[in-house]
Order: sequence, then C-alpha cells, then structure tokens
Amino acid sequence: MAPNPKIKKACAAMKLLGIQEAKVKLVLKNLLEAYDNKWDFIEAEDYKVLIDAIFEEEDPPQATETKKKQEKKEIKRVATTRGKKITQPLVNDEEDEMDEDEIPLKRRLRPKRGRGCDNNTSLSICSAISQKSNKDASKILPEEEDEDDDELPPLKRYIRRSGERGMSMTVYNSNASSSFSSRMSMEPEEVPSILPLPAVPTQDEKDSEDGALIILNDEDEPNTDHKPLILDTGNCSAPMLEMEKSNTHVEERDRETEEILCISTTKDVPPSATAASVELASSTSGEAKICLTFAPATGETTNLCLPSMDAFRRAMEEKCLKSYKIVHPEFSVLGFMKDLCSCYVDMVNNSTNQSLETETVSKVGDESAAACISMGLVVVPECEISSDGWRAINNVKDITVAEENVEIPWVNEINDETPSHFRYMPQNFVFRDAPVKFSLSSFSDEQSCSSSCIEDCLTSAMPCNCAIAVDNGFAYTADGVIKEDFLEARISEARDQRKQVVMFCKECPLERAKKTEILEPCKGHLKRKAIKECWIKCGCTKRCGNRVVQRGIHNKLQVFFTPNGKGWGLRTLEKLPKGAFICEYIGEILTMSELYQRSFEDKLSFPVILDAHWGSEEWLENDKALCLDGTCYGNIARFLNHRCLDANLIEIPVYVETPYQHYYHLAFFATRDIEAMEELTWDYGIDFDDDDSLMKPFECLCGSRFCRTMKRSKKNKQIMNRA
Ligand SMILES: C[S@@+](CC[C@H](N)C(=O)[O-])C[C@H]1O[C@@H](n2cnc3c(N)ncnc32)[C@H](O)[C@@H]1O
Repeated sequence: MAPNPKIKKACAAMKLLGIQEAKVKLVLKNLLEAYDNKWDFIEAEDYKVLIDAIFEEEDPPQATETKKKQEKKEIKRVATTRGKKITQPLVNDEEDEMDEDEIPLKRRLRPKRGRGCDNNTSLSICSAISQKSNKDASKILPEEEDEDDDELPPLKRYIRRSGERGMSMTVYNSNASSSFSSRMSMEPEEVPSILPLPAVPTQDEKDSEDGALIILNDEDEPNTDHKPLILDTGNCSAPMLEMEKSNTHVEERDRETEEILCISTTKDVPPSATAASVELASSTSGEAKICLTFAPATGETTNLCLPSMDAFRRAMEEKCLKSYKIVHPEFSVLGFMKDLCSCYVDMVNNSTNQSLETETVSKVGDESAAACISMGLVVVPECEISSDGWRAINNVKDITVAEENVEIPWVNEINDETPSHFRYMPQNFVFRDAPVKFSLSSFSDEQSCSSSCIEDCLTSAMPCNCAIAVDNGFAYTADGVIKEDFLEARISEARDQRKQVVMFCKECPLERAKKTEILEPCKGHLKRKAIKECWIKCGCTKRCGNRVVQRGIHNKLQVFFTPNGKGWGLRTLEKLPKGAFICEYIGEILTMSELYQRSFEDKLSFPVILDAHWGSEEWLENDKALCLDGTCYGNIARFLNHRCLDANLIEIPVYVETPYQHYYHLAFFATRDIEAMEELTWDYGIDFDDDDSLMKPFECLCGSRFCRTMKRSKKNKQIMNRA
C-alpha cells in the first residue's frame, strides 16, 4: 500500500527538526486516535500539536496528561476562532482554577507558522544557559503575540523559559536542502533532556520585524541584574548575524528578567556575495551586537560557499566548545558567541576563497537608518543606541579612532560593560591656562642640535646638544629601547627610597590648590631624570634614533576588561622587550588650580601631576605647576592600572618640543621583558592613606606581593592586636 502522503509530509517536516521517522509515526498514531483522524488539527501551525506531543513523550506522565488536557482546550478554541489571527495560546478560563501542579507545561520546540520548512537559507544558532529553578520553569511564558503585542517589545513574544539547568546549545537550520537540527551539551549531566528551540517568526512577523531567540536563565544570580540578550534576524536583503543585548525585562506573569542569546542569519545570501566579516560591538548604554555581514561582490561574481551545517557544527564544537572549559571562571558567553561567529565567518571565507571585505557598522541615527538598511544593515527596533553608544561600538576594533600608528581594539570577555566615553587624543592639549607653548623660538640653538647633526644623532661621534641638554647622554639604543643602565637607574630610583632624591616646595602648589586656611607642609616630590629627544628644530631627520616617544605607539596593544575587579586595563598582544617605549600618558594640560577645581567637583580617576622638578626653585606659581587629566580627553594610557612597586612599566619624563621644565611628556617604558597577553601596569605612586588625595580612592587589587594596601592592613591588624 502506498504510504499516506500526509504521514510522509509530516515525517519530512519533522526530519527538518532532526526527529526520527519512527518516533514521528508512533506519536502520529496516538494523535490520530486521540483526535479522530482530524489531520487539520495536527497539521495546523506547522504541526505544532505533533511537535509538542513528540517532546512531551519525554515529559513526566503528569505533565503530559495536563498538557493533553490543555491542548484539547486549545484546539477547541482554535476551531471556534478560525479566520482570526490567533497569536496567544488560548487559555481556558478553567486554567485559573488549576492548582500549580497542574500547570507544568513546558513549551519547547515550536516552529511557528510559515517558517521552519521554508526553502531559505536561514540559520539560527542559539545558546542557552538555563539555570532557573524547576519550580519557576514549570510555568508557561507567553510565547506568541496577542493582539496587543505591537505595544510590547518584540522580545516578549519570543521568550521561552526552558526550565532546565545546564548549558546547552542548539543549532537549528530551516534550509530545506540541508536540514539540520542538533543540540550540544556542555555539561552533559546538567543539560535538559529536550532543549528548547526558538520560536520562529511567522511570515508576517518576518516581514514586519526581526525574530530569533532562546533563553539564558541563571538560578544562581539575582534576577534583577539580568539583561536579556537577543539575537535578531533582520528584515534585510543581505544576511547578517546580529546579536542584540537590551535591558528589556519581561513584564507579565513570571516574566522576571530572562537572558536570551541567539545568533541567526537571515535568508537569501546574495549569489554575488563575496565574503563576510564579523564584528562584536557594544555600547555604553548596555546593548551589544555581533554582526556578520556579507559584502557584495566586486568585479567578477562568484557564488558564496556556505559551509554545511554539519561541518559548521563540528568546527564550532572544536573551536568553541571543546577548547573552552565551561567551568573556567573567565568563560564569557559574549566571548563564546564571538568565537562562534568568527568560526562561521572563517569557514565561509575559506570555502569561498574570496578576499575578506569588512563592512563596518556605521553610525546609525534616525536619519541614516534608511541608508543602513540599503547596505544590508539592520536597525534593531528595541535598541536605541545613543550617539556615544555608537561611537563605542565603532571603536571595538580601534579605540584610538585611527589617531595612532596602530589600531588598538578593546574587548570585554567578562561582562557586558563597555569603556566609558572619552575623546581619544594622541597628544596633550592645553585645557585653558597652562603656559605651554610649542614654538620654534622657545628653543635656543644651544638646546637643539640644529647645526651639528645630520641624519641620526645616535651614530654621530660627538654627543650633540640634545644629548647633553638633560645630562644623560642619549638614553636610547640603536634598537629604539632605553639603555639598560639608564633604565635600571630609573627603576631603582622609583622603587628604592635610599636612591631617591626628594625635593620639597616652600609652599606646595598641591597644598595651595586646596585653598585651605592653613597649608600643610609639602610632602615632597621625587626628582626624576629626564630624556631629551631631538625635535623639528634639530639638524637630524625624523628617523634619528633619538626620537622615540614622538613617533608614537607601535606595539599591538589591547584594552580589556580585567577579571579581577580593576575595571578596564591595557595589555600587550605581543612580547615586548625590556626598555621598549609603550605609550605616553595623554590628557588635558591643566594648571593645579584647574585640576583642583575639577577634583573638587568630582574626585578624578585620571590625573597625573607633572612634578618631576617641583621644589627645585624657590617659588612655583599655581598656574605654572601642571598636570595631565585623561578623564575626558586622553589616550590608551588612561586604561593603565596601578601596581604597587613591581609594575612592568615605568614612567619617565621626556622633553621634546619645549624646554619649559614643568611641562614634559610622561612616557611609559617596559621595566622588563613582557609576555604577550600580560597586563601593563605602572606604580601610580599614590599614598593609599592620604585622605586629601586628588585621586578617587580605591581599594588596591594589584596582587603584587609588595602591595602597599596589603601591608597597611597587616599593619592595622598588628596595631589592633597590640591594642
Ligand atoms: C587610570 S584609571 C585605570 C583604568 C580603569 N581601570 C578603568 O576601568 O577605566 C584608574 C582607576 O582604575 C582603578 N584601578 C587602577 N588600578 C587599580 C588597582 N590596582 N586596584 C583596583 N583598582 C584599580 C581605580 O578605580 C582607579 O581609580
């Protein structure tokens, strides 16, 4: 006998979801019996009833019973309301009277109408950490829009509560030609027996807005801090991966904050697309995105080769899962998702053998939204990113916004914070009153090597004026690093009190700036030896070996979120040799009065006082004593964290364009060889016991065995013990 075409069709549809034919047939048999062979109920909404029944096979009997009752009620209601758009599960009035045990229905695999069997190239990768209590999980979340849904954030309609503990990932492909559905567990014992899959938007929904989804719940963390993560498929012609993170909370019954995380590409990869790029971006306002962009072909058109879902899953498992230890404290879902995206992109690009074209997400304001859509970029409706937010997003690859010789990316593998907003500046600028002038006339011939030098001063037989100006000779070697003896002398000066020359002001500008009635005595300033670099007025060329700091940053650095509570930090992505110049501290040049005014309004995290020569003259006016403030305008040095005593960077005053001794560049050099991925730190030289400090107080988490706060607390303990 020829197989019933309806059964064949149902099996084919279920096969797309990875469900075996035998199981489908078994469940179908029961359903047909239960519903008097009424196929239209079974076929409705892309076999919703069948899918639910298949998954309920694995539910506890009580749940299945209750679910069946519920479904019968639903079916009755569907039957009487045909023709009307029903998007919310119809709940019988009696449901209100049910006791809690009677509502343990978990919605799971639920392809919505019009999708799931589309002949498109739609891919959803969903990652779920479902850690809510089973009790909570036993309640149903609304899962399809009701008529008022338009007023609710799109997020709402896609939420499912999975109800199981563990971390799992589901890859779902609705491409008819390469059907695939799989789930992967990271912690097998904790992964739910059946994974929730995202509800897939209907055609209407697809046309009108974005869709995608799955859930991250975390039982161990307070709900209040959860931010949902949604990954949207955009309503755009070019495909992209987009993950969006918003603060949207679920508001109805049991809609405590959920976390949702998902990646999906839209359909219709343009046949002429050449390559893809992936971008992880986020903003200060809490949103984050992972974008996969397919760039249109240039010149000869070639078909883009997408990897098969199986190959992608295997690569993903290798690259993203097996290499991660989920229990590792530094595991971050965001980082994981990013790896996942780049894994996919790598595969696309490798198989396509095309050059990678990066399409950067450009600023998206209201007025430019249309332009973005035409470029294949999606404006996500619930994500209203401020202009500052967009700037931060754009800066993911280069926080310097192309102001430096090298790009310096930022990355946060710990949480969803983005760097606070500041304006990147590659050089110092006077805020208002500081008497700093860069002028050719300010340097006399004696202070530059205008006539004596040609090409490279380091190779000249006689030390030139620049070498003797600050009585060091040349500080740099031909390799561009600081000479060992000069560096060692600076390091021991900084670390060993016995080697320090400390100068005391008669009246300290720091104290005077406080504008108190009685000035406290000067606490002393470390006299620091400086480097004098050749400059534009010198006879040498720009390639002269005595020009290092002025050539700017050359190493591969990265701003990153530290895992140990210090906020953002700076690290190197490559090995750095001892004595290498890393960067200088850039900020607004302020007088002490200006600085004090600022710190009075709000204690600062980013002031550096240029006091290397304070105390060397009788009287230093407040407006001649200077400092740098990197709070609003600065460079990457503003991310350098403090480390007590044994920091891997040391700051050295460097004179370049002005002989005015109270203004100099503060340049950071490596105190030792530094390994790739090491955090870069310097000793702020702060006194943690000084309540009058202009700097925001903080509890030192440097981890150094010489940590001054650790010593202090030990001292306090000793004092307390003695008392
Ligand atoms: C110049 S900023 C460094 C960048 C900063 N971590 C951030 O997130 O922007 C100085 C601030 O970083 C934090 N910080 C720096 N070093 C630290 C340390 N050793 N322990 C704890 N916090 C530190 C303090 O909040 C301090 O006020």
